[in-house]
Amino acid sequence: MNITEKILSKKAGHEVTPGEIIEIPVDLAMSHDGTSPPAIKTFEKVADKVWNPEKIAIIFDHNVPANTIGSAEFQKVCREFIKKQKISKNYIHGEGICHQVVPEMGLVEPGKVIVGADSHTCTYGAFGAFSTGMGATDLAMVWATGKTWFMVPQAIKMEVTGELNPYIAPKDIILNIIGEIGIAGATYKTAEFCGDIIENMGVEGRATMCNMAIEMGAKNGIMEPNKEVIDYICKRTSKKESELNIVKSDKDAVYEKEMHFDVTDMEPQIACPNDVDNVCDISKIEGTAIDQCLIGSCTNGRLSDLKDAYEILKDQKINDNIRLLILPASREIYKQAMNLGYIEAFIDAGAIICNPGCGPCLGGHMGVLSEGEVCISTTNRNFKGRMGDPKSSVYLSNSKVVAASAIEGVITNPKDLM
Ligand SMILES: CC(C)[C@H](C(=O)O)[C@@H](O)C(=O)O
Ligand code: SF4
Repeated sequence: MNITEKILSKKAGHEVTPGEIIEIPVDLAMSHDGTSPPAIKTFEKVADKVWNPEKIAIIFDHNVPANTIGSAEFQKVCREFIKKQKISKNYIHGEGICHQVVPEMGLVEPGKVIVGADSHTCTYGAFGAFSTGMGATDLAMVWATGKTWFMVPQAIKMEVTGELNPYIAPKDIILNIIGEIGIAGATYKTAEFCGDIIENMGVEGRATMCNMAIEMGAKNGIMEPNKEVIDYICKRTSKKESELNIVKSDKDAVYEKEMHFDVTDMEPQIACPNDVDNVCDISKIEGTAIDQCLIGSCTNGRLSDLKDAYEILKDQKINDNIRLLILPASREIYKQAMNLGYIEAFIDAGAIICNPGCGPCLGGHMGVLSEGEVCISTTNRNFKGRMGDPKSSVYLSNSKVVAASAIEGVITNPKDLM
């Protein structure tokens, strides 16, 4: 069996097979200020009390602080629910983006089953958990019963090997994979990432890659925990390694398909408007004019992303025609970046630092684009109108490319500035 089948089998109490429908208990149910209110509405039609307040996490990140009367109303509904149901795992004061805050707060462990009313809940596969997004109504039923149903997914093994050059980040690897397989290429399947590049990858890069599993349609992205992951989880949960349920694939595990990706000599990868699989080498679009640059999101707002940007932006000024927005993914990352001098360097370079949260990522809060404007961004989606006007457009890349582009005012290969 592969990792996902083993996790689901343990929960189901028998050996599961792909295609089978199972009903299993959930270890954590996550939602945010955007999806909790519709979940609350549904929940209140069917139940009075949540099954277990300790296994529910609610985060405010999508529109924080509230930017419209509508989002203020949404947040009020959430606050009342949190109080009424005594949900102690609430992070509603600007702690950061759900997919960063949940692992930071020690709520993720290998082998757990985590669901969230947000499509990028697949991020926690980076820590060896089975985690997936679901709709708000499904989440309401989890709140009521503590269980949900899944069809056991088929798995695709994605082996990543080779030598990484210094301009390449985990973001390029996942963009390359999505470009190859397509936005629907892994629909309802497990994307299991492995190979020496993954084995040696840090927690943050792993989160970037699993985060984008949904952009190829995957039910979940998953990786075997390595030493860095185990250390991170032990630190965050105050548990010993021996207390964790570390699940690994069998040597003869069965996959529907096996793919191999060699990253040697890879150029920075760019997803061009308006699809995440519209991926090309940077050399094909270098020099494209841009208006806005954005570093942040649940994909690439972590310390390593800010460090990469800092290396390029320190003692530099951004181009006059560009606005550069930087959003650390969490308050903790914001503080670390401050202590390391990154934030001061970003401000001196001319960047606007926004509070941790989703911000401009989905065009709802700050940094909205007008007609015809172009943004290069470290986020995960570039759908039509994602960041504002339907006639605006978004290119996706790693944070080194965004930083280099902010200096030059056009899409720029960081290689030219390093
Ligand atoms: C608002 C929310 C439901 C949505 C998601 O599920 O992904 C958002 O986070 C996004 O990135 O588009
Ligand atoms: S940062 Fe963007 S992709 Fe991530 S949860 Fe927020 S809106 Fe969704």
